[in-house]
Amino acid sequence: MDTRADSPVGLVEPEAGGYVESETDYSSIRGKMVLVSPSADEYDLLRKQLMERLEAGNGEIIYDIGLGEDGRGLTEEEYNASVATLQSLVSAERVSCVELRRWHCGGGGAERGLTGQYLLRAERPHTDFMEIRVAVVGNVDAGKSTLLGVLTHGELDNGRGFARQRLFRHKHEMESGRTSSVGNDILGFDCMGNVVNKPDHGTLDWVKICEKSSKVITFIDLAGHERYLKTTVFGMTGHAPDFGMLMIGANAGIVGMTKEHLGLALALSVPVFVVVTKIDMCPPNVLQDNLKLLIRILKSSGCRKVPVMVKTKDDVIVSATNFVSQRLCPIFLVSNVSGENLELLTMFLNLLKTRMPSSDDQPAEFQIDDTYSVPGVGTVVSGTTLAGVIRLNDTLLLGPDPLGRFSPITVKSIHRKRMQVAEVRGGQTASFALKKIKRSQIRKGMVMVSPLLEPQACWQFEGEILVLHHPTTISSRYQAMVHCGSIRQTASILSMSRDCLRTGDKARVRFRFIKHPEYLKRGQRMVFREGRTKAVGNVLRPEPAGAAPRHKPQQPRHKHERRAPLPAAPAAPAALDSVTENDVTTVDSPFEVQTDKRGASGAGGAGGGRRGRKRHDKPPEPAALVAN
Ligand SMILES: Nc1nc2c(ncn2[C@@H]2O[C@H](COP(=O)(O)OP(=O)(O)OP(=O)(O)O)[C@@H](O)[C@H]2O)c(=O)[nH]1
Repeated sequence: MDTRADSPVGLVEPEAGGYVESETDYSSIRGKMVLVSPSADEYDLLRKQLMERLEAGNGEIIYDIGLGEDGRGLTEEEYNASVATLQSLVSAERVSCVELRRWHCGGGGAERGLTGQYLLRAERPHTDFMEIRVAVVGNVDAGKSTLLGVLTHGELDNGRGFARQRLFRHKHEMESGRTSSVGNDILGFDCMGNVVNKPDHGTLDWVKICEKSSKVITFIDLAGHERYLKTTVFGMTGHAPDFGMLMIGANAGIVGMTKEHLGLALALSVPVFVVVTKIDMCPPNVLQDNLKLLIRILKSSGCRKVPVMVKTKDDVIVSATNFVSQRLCPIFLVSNVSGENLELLTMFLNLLKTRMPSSDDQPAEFQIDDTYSVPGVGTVVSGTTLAGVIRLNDTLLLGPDPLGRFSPITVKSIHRKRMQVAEVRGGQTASFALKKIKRSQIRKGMVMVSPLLEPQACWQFEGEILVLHHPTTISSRYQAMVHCGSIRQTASILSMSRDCLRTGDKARVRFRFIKHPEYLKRGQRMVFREGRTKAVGNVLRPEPAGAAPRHKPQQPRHKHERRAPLPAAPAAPAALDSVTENDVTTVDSPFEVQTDKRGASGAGGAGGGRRGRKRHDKPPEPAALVAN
């Protein structure tokens, strides 16, 4: 029996916790044991409901069998009959059906009680696959590159950097053993959930992987060292990850950038799961102490997570099906050397689902996170399709250029994970070869959008921010880096709803970019940071180019010029002046704000935050998060 048939009439449940509207009335199969021996009408309804759920679930659902009318499960005979019906339903639809687990739910007496869960995955044409992006973060030496090497190449590590060698992209990375750039690695699963990565003499053929895959996990391997934090923040904002995988070395525990990375994922509302590596070499008492601290941090008021230790396949299924809720935080304990528990992590990855809603009917939007000049091809841009469908030979508007203009551009060819395709849709990353444009005319942070959107660039925008940490006080004219999608540009504060901001303060703030106008949208998440100063928030109101200054501000040539006052900023609108703290909608930040004694003592004063501080003189204090 399909327990999801309990969904309200006219609604279909694609996944735990969410319903989509349906025109069909499923009340006749609701709560009944129809899977055991359905009539012809019931069979048709079941098939229709299944297809609707699959469509709503992006081609994949977990199907429950056996809770029965009374929630007491099924006899073995009933259960087998139900599975046979399910298999007959899917076989006609090119959908694969894999048993995830079956168990006795108890309470049904000796002969009742069998229930089970099945993964149903629609087969896709070989040029199409579901795409999930996982940002891999964690302190240096946590084993990030090693784990990715082991997962994607299927060969264990030797504990001395063997597995990570294949992933390094630069000579200096090989020499230092440190990741410095944003790297991508892929792990493909076929429709039965088997890993399809088959390295050939140590190298992976991405096209072959994608052709064989129904689902491809793209790992965005981000640098662990503090020096590369800017790159890590860009990876988290610009590459639109569905999930964050926070890596922690079992013996080192929560050190260095761990809390910073966790806080970043939380600030950007990216659900996080934790992978503790090196359990093969960690004394049990050290592991226990580190886990205790981890759990305390996750449960703290700054995080408000529900940590779940994943030890069995059942734990994997429960955590994967409830993971979208963002509150759950599965924790895996693995070894890249012995391979312990890696099968649980792989199973979990196979069950992850994209968080981006399907948006085929919306105008196309693509954010550029990198540009290339490819010999024989020309200018190529890579990035993420945020909405709509982009097809070969489509003409989109590319911009904004330094003057805030958007120009028509034609898509010459499209690649997904190095595989040539004819179209890409919302939630998918891609590279486009573009006609008649030089690479120098394009920069990260630009977009390509449908002309229907009539895009406008803005020099200025209003946002609401929560200051997570600042050593003194922030006031007008303070400058820091705005990260928003793939935009990464210094902006200056024009005006605020309060005189000055300290750690923990929320405010409405008007910003102005210092170099060029950008394309922003209401509601986008943003991070505003400079050294140890961190603020998170949302874009409330982009101010389109009409509000731009008549003369484009010159980019300062020297650092001291950047700190000099900007040309007089336009006065804040009256409405903004009258906004009080209470008017500010809560910035839904999971951070626990750090209190800073210097700030509390009132040192610094207006705009004093940046002055007299070296940028990399001292590692920042670990964390915006403080354990309870
Ligand atoms: N014993 C043992 N060693 C491991 C394990 N995982 C990684 N290592 C070793 O730990 C060292 C650091 O691993 P990396 O993968 O380079 O760490 P990273 O987090 O990618 O570091 P950055 O790229 O600098 O951010 C390497 O020498 C690995 O061989 C593990 O599970 N067990």
